[in-house]
Amino acid sequence: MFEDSHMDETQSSEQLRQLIRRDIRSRRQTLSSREQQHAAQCVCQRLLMHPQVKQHRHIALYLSFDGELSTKPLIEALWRQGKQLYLPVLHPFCHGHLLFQQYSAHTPLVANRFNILEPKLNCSQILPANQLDILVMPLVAFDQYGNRLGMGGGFYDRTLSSISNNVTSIGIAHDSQRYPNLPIETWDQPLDCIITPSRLWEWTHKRV
Ligand SMILES: Nc1nc2c(c(=O)[nH]1)N(C=O)[C@@H](CNc1ccc(C(=O)N[C@@H](CCC(=O)O)C(=O)O)cc1)CN2
Ligand SMILES: Nc1ncnc2c1ncn2[C@@H]1O[C@H](COP(=O)(O)OP(=O)(O)OP(=O)(O)O)[C@@H](O)[C@H]1O
Repeated sequence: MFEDSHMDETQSSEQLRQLIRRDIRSRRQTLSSREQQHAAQCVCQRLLMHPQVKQHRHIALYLSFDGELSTKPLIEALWRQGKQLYLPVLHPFCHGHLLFQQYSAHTPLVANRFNILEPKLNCSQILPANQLDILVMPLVAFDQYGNRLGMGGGFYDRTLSSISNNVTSIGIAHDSQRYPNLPIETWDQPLDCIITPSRLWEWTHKRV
């Protein structure tokens, strides 16, 4: 009896998370390219003013797809400032894990199995995630507590659970990706900061 109701709860939480993902993914896909560009510029300016970003050099970010907030202006601005940038690469053997590989204007890119561009794997250019200073993350939905719902692969949750407090995790998103009181799971890792075109939120969660 108990097990049945527990199972129902687990299933309905996952179903709700799927519904939220579907709803918010379609919301962000409806933004026009002008709106996308404006949002990307606003978030870029806010992120460049962040003290941790000003101070540190090793920054991971992502290449946008599916209506995600574009990182194009950010990448160009950070390169101009001489920052060392990294992109996620799907781990070739460890299912559900990411590697972070250096990204320069000359890095060859290939489409991964989700059709997202990623650097062609070159082991000499991988940086252990723990040595990143800043991890700028994509997300599908976020809430007022720094909770993040991603695409459903658990990639970034696994990354965050394996790294220490020294890495600052920053989610970037459109304002329309905010969803009040996201249903969270035990493995979800809250973010240190979320930046949208209209504002910045910051929290002090402790990861050990
Ligand atoms: N730009 C970007 N890069 C990223 C992520 C991301 O969210 N955004 N990731 C963040 O983790 C990782 C990739 N994770 C992903 C997980 C699921 C799907 C996806 O499209 N799922 C489909 C099912 C596809 C299939 O199984 O073939 C779906 O949900 O419709 C895409 C990316 C690494 N790189
Ligand atoms: N630290 C972890 N160790 C093992 N499994 C994990 C861990 N974090 C998440 N998972 C598993 O990954 C799966 C997907 O998790 P979840 O739905 O939270 O992904 P997400 O945050 O939406 O995706 P992503 O982080 O890739 O954008 C779940 O089945 C979960 O059990």
